Amino acid sequence: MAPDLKSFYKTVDDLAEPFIERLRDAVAIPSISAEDERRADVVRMGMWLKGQLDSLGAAMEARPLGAQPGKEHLHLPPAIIGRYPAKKDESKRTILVYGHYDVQPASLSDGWKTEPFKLSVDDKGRMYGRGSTDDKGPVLGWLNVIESHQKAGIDFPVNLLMCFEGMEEYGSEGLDDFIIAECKPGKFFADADACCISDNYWLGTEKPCLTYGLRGCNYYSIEISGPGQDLHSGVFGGTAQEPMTDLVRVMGSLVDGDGNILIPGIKELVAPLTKEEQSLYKNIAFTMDNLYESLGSKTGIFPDKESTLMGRWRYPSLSLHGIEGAFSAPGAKTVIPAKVTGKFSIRTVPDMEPQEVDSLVYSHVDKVFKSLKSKNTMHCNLQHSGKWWVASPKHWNFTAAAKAVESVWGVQPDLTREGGSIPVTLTFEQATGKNVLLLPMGSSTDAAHSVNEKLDRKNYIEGIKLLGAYLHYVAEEPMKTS
Ligand SMILES: NCC(=O)N[C@@H](Cc1c[nH]cn1)C(=O)O
Ligand SMILES: [Zn+2]
Ligand SMILES: [Zn+2]
Repeated sequence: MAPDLKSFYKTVDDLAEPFIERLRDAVAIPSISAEDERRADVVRMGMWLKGQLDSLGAAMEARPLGAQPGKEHLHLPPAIIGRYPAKKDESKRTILVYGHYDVQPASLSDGWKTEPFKLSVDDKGRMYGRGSTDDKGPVLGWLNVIESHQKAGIDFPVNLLMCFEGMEEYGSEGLDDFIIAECKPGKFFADADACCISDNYWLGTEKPCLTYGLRGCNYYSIEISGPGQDLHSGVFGGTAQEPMTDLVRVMGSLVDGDGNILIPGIKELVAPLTKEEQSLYKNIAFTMDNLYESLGSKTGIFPDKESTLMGRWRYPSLSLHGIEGAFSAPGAKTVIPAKVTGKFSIRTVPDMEPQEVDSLVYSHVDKVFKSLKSKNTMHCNLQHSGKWWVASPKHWNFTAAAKAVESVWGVQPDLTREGGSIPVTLTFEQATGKNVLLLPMGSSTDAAHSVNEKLDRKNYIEGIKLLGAYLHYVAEEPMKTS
């Protein structure tokens, strides 16, 4: 191992407690992008991040992204961009990293064992808190890499360009145009040689991976309204057509219990499975027990690992998320809701074009609603859309990351795709024209988006070493075109 890395790793270990405190401070800011009333907290989180990087000597900027489309009274949180070292070293390679500082909603009443916005570390080193793994831990990983180099007195191996956004969990609103503009010649991200994103997870709890594919996400709402206001079900039940009854029937027509999408034409958009691709799945270190551990149950759809991985990575899925306006509290309120909005999303894969999916969804939902012959009114809308992404893992960017995994974890990483979506990945690839690598820090049991989200102390601390080692190896990798 290079002497620089040895002393870098030791410094990360020495600074573990302050790094956990930094994560505690970040988790304490409830930067929920989906809740309008939390917008000030999202902005506060972005400015906190900028302040931390300012004090590490990075050249940072908070770039406004304008008003939120459809909610013009709200400003989008700023893109926090910067470079470290503050002045570019022309002799070094330039790596662009991305992460997000917003989080999913969370409240104790959802079933959290601890306060979601208070980092709680248990005796097994599990650090619970909203955003711990998605994506505050990995974002802080980059800051901790900078600080460890400074404290260890090691030369920083690359020019680091940073782009941190505050709307990822809401479809990365406003960011695409910004990235495209800043990748133009002479602009902030123009000289990136490769990109790295740490915002996904290992397949299990033991084996690290490098990720070269993501599913896309088309997110829809179906609004059904009828009565002028909510009604007493004893007085009006049996006399009025009920929006909730219509909505449940429309939503029930979208997918079956085994995850089969029932919208005609969707399956036909999916690229056929080749023999070559099929052979990749059997060598991946993943077991059905890994699935059951992260599910917290044995309720998987498929009996075998290959079908399960394909169901997650290379086939589309349709999930029903919830119904706005419906009665959902404990107790037995006898109400007929006047207007209900169902939410569902489709995870898309090659070769599904988002607009083709939209047309199929709209015509299916229209047809089913018409067949109900209801006097209520229905509107189906796309809320946001992000396209799938598949890249080549045979690139020097991935080779460097594989060396970093071996150096830190002592194993060769699996090459994986991912069922989730990071819509800007494709934007970075297309706008920079450079390779994008996904380099996860957390594991399959982290429960991102769920209750009791956590990041294991080991994954955080070794993950900081991994990000730093990657920068060292990527600096040395000969530049090839593949
Ligand atoms: N860690 C990435 C992530 O969680 N991405 C979200 C992105 C998204 C898509 N639509 C709404 N948010 C995901 O759900 O995959
Ligand atoms: Zn994320
Ligand atoms: Zn997320």
